[in-house]
Amino acid sequence: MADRMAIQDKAYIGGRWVAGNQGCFEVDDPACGEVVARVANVDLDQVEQAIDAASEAFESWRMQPAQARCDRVMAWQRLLLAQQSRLAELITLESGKPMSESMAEVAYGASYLKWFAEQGVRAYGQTLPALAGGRRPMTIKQPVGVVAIITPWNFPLAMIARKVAPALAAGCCVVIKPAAETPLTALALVALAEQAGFPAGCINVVPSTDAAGIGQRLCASTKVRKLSFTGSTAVGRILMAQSAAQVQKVSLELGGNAPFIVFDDADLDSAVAGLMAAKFRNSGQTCVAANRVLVQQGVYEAFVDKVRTKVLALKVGPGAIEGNDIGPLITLEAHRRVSQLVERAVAAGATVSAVGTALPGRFYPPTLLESIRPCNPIWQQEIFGPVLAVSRFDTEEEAVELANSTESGLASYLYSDNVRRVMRVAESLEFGMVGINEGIISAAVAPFGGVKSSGLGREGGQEGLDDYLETKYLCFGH
Ligand SMILES: NC(=O)C1=CN([C@@H]2O[C@H](COP(=O)(O)OP(=O)(O)OC[C@H]3O[C@@H](n4cnc5c(N)ncnc54)[C@H](OP(=O)(O)O)[C@@H]3O)[C@@H](O)[C@H]2O)C=CC1
Ligand SMILES: O=C(O)CCCC(=O)O
Repeated sequence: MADRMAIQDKAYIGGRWVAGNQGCFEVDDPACGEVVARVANVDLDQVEQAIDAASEAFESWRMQPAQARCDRVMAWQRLLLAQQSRLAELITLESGKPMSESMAEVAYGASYLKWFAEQGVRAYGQTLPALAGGRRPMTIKQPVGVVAIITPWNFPLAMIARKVAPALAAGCCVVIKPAAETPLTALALVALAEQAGFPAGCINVVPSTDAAGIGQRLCASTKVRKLSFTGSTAVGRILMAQSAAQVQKVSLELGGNAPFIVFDDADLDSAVAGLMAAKFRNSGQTCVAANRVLVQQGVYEAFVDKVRTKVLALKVGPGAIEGNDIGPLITLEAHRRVSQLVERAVAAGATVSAVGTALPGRFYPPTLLESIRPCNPIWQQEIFGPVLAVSRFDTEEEAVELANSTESGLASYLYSDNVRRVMRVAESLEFGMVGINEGIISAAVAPFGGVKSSGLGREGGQEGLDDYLETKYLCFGH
C-alpha cells in the first residue's frame, strides 16, 4: 500500500504538489494511535493561490465541450476502481472503518463520478413559449464558478466525490479542504485525478489544521461563488453566516437525528437487518445513522430480543483485520463524547440492555439502551457512535409526532407491510429522505439531503448537478 500514489502528503495547488508553508501535521491510525503520515499544512496565502488557480482554470474548463469534461470524469472513475483496494486500505488506515466498508466506499464514490459524468452532458436549458411582441425566451445552464468544498472524516472519499464530480462535470473548478483527520484519501484521490488528465488548477487540495481560518478565507473571496460543506450543524451555521458576505451559493449537508420506526405489522427480521445496517455502518458515525429507534408496543419485546442477539454478535476490532464489524471511533475525543452521552442517558433513566466487546483505545463497545424518554439527551442529539437507543410507542400518530420532534430532518426509516400506512407516514415525516422497509438508502441516482437544520441542497440525482449550475434567462427580441 505504501507506494507514492497512495501516500501523497503534499498539498495540490495549481497542478503542483507543494509543501505546506506552515510545516506539517500528523495523521494517525485510529485503531492504534500510531502516526502514519505527516501532511503539508498550508497557510492562508496558499489557500489564496489555490483560489486563484481554480479561478484561472475555470475560464478554459468551462469552455470545454461537456462531453470532454465528462470523459475526463469517467477516466478518473476508471482509475479509482482500478485502485479500489489501495484506496480502501488508505481509508481504513486513517478513518478506522472496516475494510469491507472502505471497499464499498470506493465503489460508492466511483458511482458518483459515473453518474455525474453521464448527467453532465444533459445540462439542458429550455426554449419557452413566445412572449408578447414576438419576444423569444430561452434558458441556458452555466457553471456557477469556483467552488469551495469542505468535507468530513467519516467518508473521506465519497463525500469529496459527490461534490467534486458534479462540480467538474458542470464546468466548475474546485478548492477542497479535507478533514484534518483524513487528508490522505483526499490527496490519493486527487493524484488519480491528475493521472486522469484534468488541467492544472481545476482541482486543488489544501490540507490544514486551520479549518476556521480557511473557511473564513474561502467565504470572503469574491472569486469563490459556491460553498459545499458536509459536517456538523454548528460549523454549517458558521459557514452559512460567513457566506452571506459575498452571497455565495451554499450546499450544506449537516447533522441528522434519524428516527427508525418499526410498526406491529413489519417484517421483524427485515427490520432488524435494516436497523443493524442503518445504525452500525462506520461504527455509527454517519449522519444518516438510526439515532432514535421507535418500536410499536405489540412487537417491542420480540424485536428488541432479536436486536440484542445481533448487537452481542458484532465483532469489534481494527478495521484492517478481516471480519471485524466495528472499528474504532475517529478520535479519543469522539470516544469521550460518546461515553459521556451514554452516562448522561443512563442518568436520565435509560437502561443498559446489552454491551458488546470492550477494547482499549478508541473502540467503543456496541451498546443497546432501552427505556428512552423523549427528554433523554441521547434522543436529542446525534450519537455518532455504535449505540442504539430504543423506545416504545402505541399509535401511529404518536410515532410520527415523536419522530418529528427534532430540529434535524435528514434521514428517517419506517418498517411496515401496510401500504396505506407506509404512504401516510412517509408523507408526514419531516425529513429529506425516508427509507421504507430499507436501512441503506444512499445511491448516486438519488437526491441526498435534509430539511430543517439538516441542511440545504441535494447531492446525487439530477438535483446534485443543478446545485452547481446557474440558470441564465435569454430574451430574444423580434
Ligand atoms: N453530517 C455529517 O456527515 C457529519 C456530521 N458530523 C457531526 O459533527 C460532530 C463533530 O464532528 P467534526 O469532525 O468535528 O465535524 P466538523 O463539522 O467540525 O468538521 C467537518 C469539516 O469542517 C471543517 N471545519 C471545522 N470547523 C470549521 C470552520 N469553523 N470553518 C470551516 N470549516 C470547518 C473540518 O475541518 P477539521 O477536520 O480540520 O477540523 C472538517 O473538514 C460529529 O460528532 C457529528 O455529530 C461530523 C462529520 C460528518
Ligand atoms: O454521514 C455522512 O456524512 C454521509 C452519509 C454517507 C452516505 O450514506 O452517503
